[in-house]
Amino acid sequence: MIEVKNLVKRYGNHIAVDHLSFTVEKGQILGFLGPNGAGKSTTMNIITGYISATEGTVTVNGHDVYEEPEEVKRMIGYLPEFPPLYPDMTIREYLNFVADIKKVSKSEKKQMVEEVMEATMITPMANRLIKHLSKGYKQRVGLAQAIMGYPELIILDEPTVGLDPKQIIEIRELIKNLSKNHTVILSSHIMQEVSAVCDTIMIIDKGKLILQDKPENLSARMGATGGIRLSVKGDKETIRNTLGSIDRILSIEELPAVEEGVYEFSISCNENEDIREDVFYAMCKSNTPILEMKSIRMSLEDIFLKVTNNYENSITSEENDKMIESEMGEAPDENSASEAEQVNMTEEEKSDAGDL
Ligand SMILES: Nc1ncnc2c1ncn2[C@@H]1O[C@H](COP(=O)(O)OP(=O)(O)OP(=O)(O)O)[C@@H](O)[C@H]1O
Repeated sequence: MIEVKNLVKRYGNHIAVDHLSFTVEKGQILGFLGPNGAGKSTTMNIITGYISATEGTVTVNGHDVYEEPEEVKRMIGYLPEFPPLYPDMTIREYLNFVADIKKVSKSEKKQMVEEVMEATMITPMANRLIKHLSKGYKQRVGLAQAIMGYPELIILDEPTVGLDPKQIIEIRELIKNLSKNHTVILSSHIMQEVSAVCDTIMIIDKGKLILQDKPENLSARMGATGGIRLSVKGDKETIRNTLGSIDRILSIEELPAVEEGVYEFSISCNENEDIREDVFYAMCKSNTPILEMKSIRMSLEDIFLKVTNNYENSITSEENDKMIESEMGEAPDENSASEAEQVNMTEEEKSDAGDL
């Protein structure tokens, strides 16, 4: 559906997108993950035709973004990081306006506005002024304008930034539902977010593609951490001595015991080394049965930090000077007050709010 080839965006000497190539298949939810300044918004802005690339091509369903911009824009619904909302319009007025801009036919418009509001769960607030909505509801209106006209491809730039945890869960559910009928690309710098929502994750850093895979494969692809967790029955000293005799073990940490006579250990070895069989046979020999043993795998968060740090370590100091400070994790916005806390409502709005 989307093919991005050798995309480059330069701002003066600074390279924001660095020879990026990837494809997105129809019906996929692709998570575009990277620290602040990685080049996510720039790439999305290029795909949507909002800004031009310095080099490279982007095609959507075979149509080139630059050669056939109208055709491509018709296929894309875009929720930018800061959705362009009109605060003095009600939700219904605004969505009617968006439908007109997107050239939704008169015969379809009324029903589509209602459907889109249903899909984003904003129908009860339809007659409320946008300026009186909480951040979470504004984001839903942004999502509603993106899906208006039912474009094949929906692009969402940091769709949950500034939302409280409840709103985040709701927006994620909405996004998952979108994939039933749309291809979705969403950007985030939160690993948990993309792994919860997306079926493919693409990690970029300093404008370069670092890794692309399914969330469940990423962990396996990066290998185990080189550690196992072990639960063994027997004499503690015997177990410790036996573990100590295994060559490839680097460290042994005793964990709090959960059962009388059963001891838990966290054992580390070199990355990508599998010591499970060595441990198994050693424990058999010492007559201290293993009750449980499992590899400690990297979390997606660990993988993200690992791949972006590795890349960071490989760049030159000159490039490093140009680096943007990475800031992982973002606190919810204070602005995310509940609807009940909204003030200055019109009578009609108050009645709408009461329906919730
Ligand atoms: N108009 C511009 N002029 C100069 N530099 C820019 C411009 N827009 C973006 N950049 C730079 O390009 C790089 C990529 O920015 P971009 O906004 O695409 O990153 P991002 O991954 O979306 O980050 P964030 O998560 O903070 O939104 C950054 O170093 C940024 O400072």
